[in-house]
Amino acid sequence: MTEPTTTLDIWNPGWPDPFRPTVNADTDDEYADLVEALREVQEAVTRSRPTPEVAAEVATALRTAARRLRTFEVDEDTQIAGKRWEIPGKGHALAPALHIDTVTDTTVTGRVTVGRFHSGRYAMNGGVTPLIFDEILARLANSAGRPWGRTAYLNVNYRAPAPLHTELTVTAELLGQEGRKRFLRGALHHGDVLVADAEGLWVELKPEQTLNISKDAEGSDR
Ligand SMILES: CCCCCCCCCCCCCC(=O)SCCNC(=O)CCNC(=O)[C@H](O)C(C)(C)COP(=O)(O)OP(=O)(O)OC[C@H]1O[C@@H](n2cnc3c(N)ncnc32)[C@H](O)[C@@H]1OP(=O)(O)O
Repeated sequence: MTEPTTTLDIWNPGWPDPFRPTVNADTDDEYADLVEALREVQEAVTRSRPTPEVAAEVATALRTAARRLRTFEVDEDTQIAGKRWEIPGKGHALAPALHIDTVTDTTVTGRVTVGRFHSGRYAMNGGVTPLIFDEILARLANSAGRPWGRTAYLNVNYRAPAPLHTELTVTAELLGQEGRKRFLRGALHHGDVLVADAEGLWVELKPEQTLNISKDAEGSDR
């Protein structure tokens, strides 16, 4: 049976601004703690070489936790993960937790630290860098009352290995807008060393490009 299609109104002014008023929010609740615990598990699994017995024991414990949470499963519009703008990492454990420090209408600065879970080999994995840039640049592109736009391209230059367990600074800047096109640039620094930079294009969605989520569309919900 075909499930009804949910249409998210991209122009809904009730959606939260992806930055304000959440800079440096001191959020410490149970859900945020759950995601933090998940990050700890990701790091611990990556760093360990357990015996088969311990691996099996931990796998059982993790599956028990997953079963417990499945009792509370909701659809993607209703889930919390990825929507907690005010906490580093937005309540999602995929990307490194990005701490936002300053925001203007056209610039953002922040900090990020990665561990071995996000390591390539003794340095940040090359796939993780675009995750960081996409988060900060997309949030800036879609903030300050600008209607929602999607990433059209994101070009990343890797200038130096990004060290692990070390605070890196991230900056983002809206360079300009031409019609529906917003051009942004980002940089990742370790101290004075430029580790990576990126430039990207976000294209403002047309009214007919409202995000249609067909719940039974292939791959849409799993
Ligand atoms: C509570 C909080 C809720 C949070 C939920 C968040 C949901 C948020 C949901 C929303 C956020 C979701 C965020 C994500 O999903 S981001 C996920 C990754 N991105 C995508 O999935 C985007 C996929 N692509 C598209 O949807 C379309 O291609 C877009 C919309 C980007 C443009 O297709 P559209 O048909 O509209 O545009 P157009 O063809 O008329 O072109 C317009 C202009 O742009 C220029 N151009 C286009 N592409 C490129 C390119 N690659 N290089 C250079 N230029 C390019 C083009 O030449 C033209 O320029 P000009 O000729 O006018 O000068």
